[in-house]
Amino acid sequence: MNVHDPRPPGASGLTVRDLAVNYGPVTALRGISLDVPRGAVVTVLGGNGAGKSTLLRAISGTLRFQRGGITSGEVSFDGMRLSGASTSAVVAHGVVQVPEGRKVFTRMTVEENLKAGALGARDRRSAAEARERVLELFPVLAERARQRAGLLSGGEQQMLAMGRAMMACPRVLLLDEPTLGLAPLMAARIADTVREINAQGTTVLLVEQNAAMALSLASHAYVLEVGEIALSGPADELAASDEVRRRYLGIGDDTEDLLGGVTVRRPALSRWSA
Ligand SMILES: Nc1ncnc2c1ncn2[C@@H]1O[C@H](COP(=O)(O)OP(=O)(O)OP(=O)(O)O)[C@@H](O)[C@H]1O
Repeated sequence: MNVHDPRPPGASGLTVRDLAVNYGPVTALRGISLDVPRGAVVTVLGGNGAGKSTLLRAISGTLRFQRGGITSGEVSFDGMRLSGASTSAVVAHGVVQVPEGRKVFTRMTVEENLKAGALGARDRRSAAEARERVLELFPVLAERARQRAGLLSGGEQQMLAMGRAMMACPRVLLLDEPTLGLAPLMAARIADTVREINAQGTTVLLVEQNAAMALSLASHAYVLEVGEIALSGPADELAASDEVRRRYLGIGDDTEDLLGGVTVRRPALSRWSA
């Protein structure tokens, strides 16, 4: 495995080239290049503050809401330049983000949240078709249609946030830590839904701290460390790599040290303590 610059083949899809992002004087990303080929699930892994959300904001055109900006480089989708475009123009090109922390409209009902996601729909018929597809993906949203979104569980809110994004019929779905804070069973359900969404033809860029789950979903992975890409490669190769398993999956670091004659078994590193 070449862990430094193996980009997945194919130029169509989402491409990021030599991207740098600042928040005022703070540089959050530098020299980021990555590819999300059409039809793929690609994951970006990294610990707190590595720059994962910043990358998604740069792609979705939402950096300006956080007083951030692209200082160099470019983002494009199927050859069309997205960097510099407004958030609504990016959505109109089919690139839609589900933000970290769900961010559903808590005082509105489930149904109203979904309607808000369809505001850019071509016409009523395509909005109705999108709604039908979303309710097939997330039957619980049909059961809770009239409930206020703030009363849903964390997992259900995540489903609503994803469902709302799917109402815009995205060609690329940007997912920011969809399993954060969820119990393992719910996280597994979300992972299954991501698989299903992708099987139905939507390209997915998945940002995660749950490296094991993300590597099982993705064909290609990038690891961000302090704003730069530290590793990248096919997801199965990264998952099998000793370095990645030890540093990012917390597996395989059970070596024994002799300290003053006492054998100490070091615990496995926590997932992102590298
Ligand atoms: N609105 C902001 N203003 C200033 N600095 C920011 C802002 N948002 C993020 N940063 C900084 O940019 C860097 C990258 O943050 P970012 O949120 O993208 O990381 P992350 O990998 O998504 O982390 P987490 O998993 O904690 O969300 C961090 O140093 C962070 O402090």
